[in-house]
Amino acid sequence: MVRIREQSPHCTYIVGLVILSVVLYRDVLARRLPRPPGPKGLPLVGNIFGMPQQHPWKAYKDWSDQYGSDIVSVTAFGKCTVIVNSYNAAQELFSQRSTIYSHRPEQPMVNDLVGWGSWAVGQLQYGQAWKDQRKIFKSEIETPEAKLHEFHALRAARRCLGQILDSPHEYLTHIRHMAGYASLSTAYGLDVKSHEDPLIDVIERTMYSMAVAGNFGVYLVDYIPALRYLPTWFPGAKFKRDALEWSKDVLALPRIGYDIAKQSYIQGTMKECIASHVLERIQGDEDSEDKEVTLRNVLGGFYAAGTHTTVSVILTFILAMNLYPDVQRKAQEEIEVAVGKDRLPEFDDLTPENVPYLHAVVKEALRWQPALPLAAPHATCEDDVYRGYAIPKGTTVVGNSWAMLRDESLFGPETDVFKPERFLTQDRDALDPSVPDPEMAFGFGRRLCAGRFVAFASVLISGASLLHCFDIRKAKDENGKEIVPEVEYTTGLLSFPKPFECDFKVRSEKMRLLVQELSMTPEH
Ligand code: HEM
Repeated sequence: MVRIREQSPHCTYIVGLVILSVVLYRDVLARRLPRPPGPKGLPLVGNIFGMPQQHPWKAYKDWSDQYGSDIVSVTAFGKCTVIVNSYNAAQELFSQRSTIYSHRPEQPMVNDLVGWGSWAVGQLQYGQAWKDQRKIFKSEIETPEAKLHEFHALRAARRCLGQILDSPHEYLTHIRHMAGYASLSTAYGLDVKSHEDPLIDVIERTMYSMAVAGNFGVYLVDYIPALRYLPTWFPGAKFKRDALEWSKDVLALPRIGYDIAKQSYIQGTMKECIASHVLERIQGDEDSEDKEVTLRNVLGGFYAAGTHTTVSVILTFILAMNLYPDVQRKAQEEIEVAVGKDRLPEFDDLTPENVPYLHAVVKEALRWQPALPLAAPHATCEDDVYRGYAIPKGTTVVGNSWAMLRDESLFGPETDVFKPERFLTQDRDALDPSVPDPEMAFGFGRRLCAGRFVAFASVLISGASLLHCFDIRKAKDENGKEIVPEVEYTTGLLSFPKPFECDFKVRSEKMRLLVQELSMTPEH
């Protein structure tokens, strides 16, 4: 690497000149060069009326095919959005040029008016506050060695088994509760007892505001930021009144769980969790108050980013088991060999060496129907030129994970079919290292999901526990005919399978007893 200080002044001028020329060259080019291809827009408003409203990831992939380019672009009110449809381009932009592509787009509605941008790591701009938060995620959950979350995920999965045994038709509620419980206990050490807990209630309300206000491009104020200054009483300013209402919960969210947790820390009753680890570490630090604010925001973000995403993937897992009974049977056989018939699965049973097929099933659930088909939008912080196209500063850059996860050159043929075998070697007894991980389901570059190991572990243990105890079968209608669920997903930032009926039949008397005993153990 050139260390400028050790060079002669002459050399320093040359290096400076070269850097300046590169910057100017980029700047000039960025203004002259064409944008990536895309549908033609109208003067001034651009493509605002031609934007796909439903499952836009499919239309973006179609545009990519139509224009023969893996990157395409649209504009609205002069703002450019680039959509990246291939993993290769995603790597080059989000990873190799991460200093330019790690920001978030300005979204005045969700970030400023509703308030998510003031504390939630996923919405923060790339900068010191973001780095401080990611540092905590890194030390606590972002390495494959971090195991804290496994304890909480296991308890959540086991509690869910009892609930499904009691009321199988309410499985959707139970899965939501399981994910919420795992998040709250991993983050704060909290033990949420019922679906109706008031904490869950506040959180669910805030998640609603994220789903509505965070849906990029829906609000005019996201295109014309000056509209944020309209008074709330102004005709047509309903968005401001909604934002004001939602912001009360959003701004309170990081404090609510934290205050309860801090109390239990002071009383010495806090369970081991991220909060207990970090509070222990920062006691006595001069800047411990600032560090507590960072911790508070991390914990709030943990629930916000980690709960509904995990629910979506577990529901996809259940849907796939329902539709592909052969896959289910193979996974059950494999789990039974690893665990035996007399107990429930533990994490130690579920290594990739012991249960490669199950690992392949979880990877396939992440790939087949990604929970965030367009990941989360990034933004550029300076002008750039890529493959001869200008990508100006402030461009929103969207990675089309859905398209990449269906790329047959990466994942083999029939990518619209649920086929875990694609991740296995030819003799089917190990994961194939030459097939990429479906990592794009977790986003890109420096903003890659902080909870990817937690998420994988949660789906693995809950999937293994469900399959070990239950047969997941098609429900029957009043004439006894099997109901085949449609593969239909909601649209929006986060995509869920549309509710489908499903039957959970306990696999043996032994399993029933095991699950019942478990529900009676106070620890669970
Ligand atoms: C299977 C479940 C999950 C999926 C599919 C998922 C997916 C994603 C995606 C696509 C992003 C956006 C990345 C980008 O901007 O390029 C993201 C961000 C994030 N995820 Fe996850 N996630 C899951 C679970 C979790 C969990 C359990 C946590 C718990 C800590 C978590 C924490 C985060 C955080 C903090 C961010 C923001 C990262 C940043 O902006 O720097 N996620 N996730």
